[in-house]
Amino acid sequence: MAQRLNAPDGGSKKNSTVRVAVRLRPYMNRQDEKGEGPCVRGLDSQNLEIINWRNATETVKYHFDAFHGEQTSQQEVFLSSVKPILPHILNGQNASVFAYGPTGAGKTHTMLGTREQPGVIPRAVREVFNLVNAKDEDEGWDYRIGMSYLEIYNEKVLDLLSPSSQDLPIREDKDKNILIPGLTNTTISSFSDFDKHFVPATLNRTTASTKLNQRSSRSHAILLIKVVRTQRTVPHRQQTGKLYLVDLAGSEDNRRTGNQGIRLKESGAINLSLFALSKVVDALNSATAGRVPYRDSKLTRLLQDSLGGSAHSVMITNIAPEYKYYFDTFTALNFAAKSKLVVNKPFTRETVAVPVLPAKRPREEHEGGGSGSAPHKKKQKDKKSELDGSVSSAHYHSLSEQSVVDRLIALEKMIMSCRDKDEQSVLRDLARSRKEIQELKEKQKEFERTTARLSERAKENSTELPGFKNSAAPLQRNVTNPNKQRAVVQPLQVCNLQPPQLLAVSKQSVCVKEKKKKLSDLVEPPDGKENMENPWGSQLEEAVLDQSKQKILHILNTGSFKELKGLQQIGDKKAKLILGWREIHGHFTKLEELIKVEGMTQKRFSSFMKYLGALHPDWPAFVNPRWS
Ligand SMILES: Nc1ncnc2c1ncn2[C@@H]1O[C@H](COP(=O)(O)OP(=O)(O)OP(=O)(O)O)[C@@H](O)[C@H]1O
Repeated sequence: MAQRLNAPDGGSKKNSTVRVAVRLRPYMNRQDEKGEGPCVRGLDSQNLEIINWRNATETVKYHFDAFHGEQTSQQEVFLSSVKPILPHILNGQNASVFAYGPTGAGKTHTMLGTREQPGVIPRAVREVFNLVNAKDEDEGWDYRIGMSYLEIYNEKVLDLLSPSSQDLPIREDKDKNILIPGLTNTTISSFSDFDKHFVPATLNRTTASTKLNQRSSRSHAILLIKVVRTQRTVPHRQQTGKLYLVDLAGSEDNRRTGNQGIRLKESGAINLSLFALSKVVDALNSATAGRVPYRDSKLTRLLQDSLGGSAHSVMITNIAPEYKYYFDTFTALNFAAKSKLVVNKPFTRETVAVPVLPAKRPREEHEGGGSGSAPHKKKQKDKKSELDGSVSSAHYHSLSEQSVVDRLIALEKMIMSCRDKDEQSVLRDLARSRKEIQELKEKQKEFERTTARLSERAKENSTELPGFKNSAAPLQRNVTNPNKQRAVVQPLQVCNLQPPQLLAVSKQSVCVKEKKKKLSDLVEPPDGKENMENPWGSQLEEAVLDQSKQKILHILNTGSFKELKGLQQIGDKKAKLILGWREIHGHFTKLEELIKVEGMTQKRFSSFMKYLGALHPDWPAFVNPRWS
C-alpha cells in the first residue's frame, strides 16, 4: 500500500517553507495606453523595487528567493526555481509549483508557455521521465508514472481528462493523503505520451476574454504527476510521490476587469480561493499558527498534502510592469513577501529617498527636475495641476486616485494587523468598538430628548394642528406602518422654534403655507418621496442614520471575524467572505458595496440593512425606506 513518508528531517510543520520566486513580465506597449513606462524593475537576481505609492519619488524594495527579470527565459525559470525540487517525488515525497499573480501578468505563459517557449509544465514532466530513466536498475525499484488533470471552476472540481464528468469530491485517507475518487489517472510511458493526453485536455479548460486579458483563465488548472515506485523484492514496499503543477486563475479587481454576470461570479470564486490560499500560506509560515485552514476552499483542500508538512513548494509570483497593474502588483508582492517573511525572514522592506527608476514620466518633465521638494508639496502641486488641467501627470494621477489610495491604505493596515494582532489587541479593538457603540447610543438618546423637548414647546406654542402628532421617539420609525409615529412639523412651528439646523433657512421659510415646499426641498432626499411632511424629523434621522452607517461601515472595514459575526444577518460564511473581499479589494467605501461580496444577494442585503436598524440591540432601531 502506498504510504506517505516524512522528509529525512522529520517533516515537521516548522520545516515547511514555500520558496518564493517573482517573475516580471516584459513591458508591453499595448498595455500602457498612457505611455507611462514601467513602475517596477529588478535590481538583481533576488531583489526588485517598485514606485512607492505614498511618494512617487521613492521606491519600495523587496527581497525574494529568486527574481526573474523581463529577459529571463523559460529555461532559466525552470532551472533555478523548479528543477531542484523534482528529485523528491521519486522518493515518495510531495511537491507543488504554483503560479500566482494578477490576471494578465504571465502565469499561463510561465506554467504552460508555447511550442517555441515551453513553460514549467512540459519541462517538469520531461525532467521526471529523465530522472526515472536515469535510475539505476540495481536499486531494485520499479517506477510507474501517472497523470491526472483537473480544474477548479466556481468551487467545482472538474476532470479535464474526462470533461463530461461532474463535480468530484475531495477525500482524505487515514494516512492523510488527499484523494479524489473518480478522477482519471492515466499511466504515461513517455513525454510524448503525456503530450498526447495533455494538449487536448488543456483545451477543455475554462477561459474567457476579460478587459485585462483576451484569454483569461477562469479556473485553477491543476496537473498532478504521480510517481509510484514499488520494490521488486519482498516486502514489495510501495511509495507514492505527487507533483502538483498549478496554474492559478488571476486575482481580479472587478472595478478594472469590467466583469459582470457569470464573469463576476467566477471572479468571486477565484478571489475567495486565492484568499484561502493566502491564509494557508500564512498559517504554514507562521511559527505560532495552530490550525491551517485547508478546508476553507477546494484549492487548499486539494493541495493539503502537497503544501506544507514535508512537501516542497515553490510559488512563482507573476507581476506586470505597467502602471495600470500597479495596485495588483503591489498586492501580489505583499502576498508573496508575507509568505516568505516568517520562515527565513528574507523580506526586507525599506525605502530609498532617491527616484531611481529611469523611466521618464510626464510629471517630471513638467516639474523641471524639482525632485528635492517636499513630497506633500509635490502632491499638492499635482493636485492643483490636475484641477486646472495644466499637467497630464498620468501615472501619478493613477496612483493618487482616491479609491486606489484608500485601498492601499486598507491593504497596508490589513497586512500589519494580520502580522501583529495578538489576542490582547483583538480585545482592545473590541473594547473600543463597544465604547463607540455606547457613545452612539448616548447620542441617539440626546437627539430623542431634543426632539421631544421641541415637540413639547411646539405643542405649547400652537393651537392644535390636524397633522401634528408628537412622537416620543421620532428617530425610531415603525417599520410596518411608517406614518404612525412620524413627527410632522409644520413650517410655522419650525419658523417659531428655529432649531439650529434650520437657522440658515429660516428666512426663506417664512410662516406662510406656500413656502412649505421650499423648506421641504432643502431636506428632501433625491428621490423626493420622503420629507414632504417631515423635514425636521428626517433631518435628525439623517444625521443619526449617517452616523450609524459610518459605524457599520467601520466594522465592515476593520472588524475582526468575531465582530463581523456580531452583525445581524452575518454568519460564519458571510464574515469570512467579507474578510476575503476586504483583503482583495481594500475597504468598502459605502455600505451599498456589501452587495458585491460573493453570495450577498439583493434580498439578503436588504435584510441586512433592515435588521441592522430594526433588530440589532446595539443599533438604533430605524429603517431607512430608501435602503429596503
Ligand atoms: N515572460 C513573458 N514573455 C513574453 N510574453 C509574455 C510573458 N509573460 C506573459 N506574456 C504574454 O502576456 C499575455 C498575458 O499572459 P498570460 O495569459 O500568461 O497571463 P495570466 O497571468 O495567465 O492571465 P490570466 O490569469 O488572466 O489567465 C500573453 O499574451 C502572454 O503571451
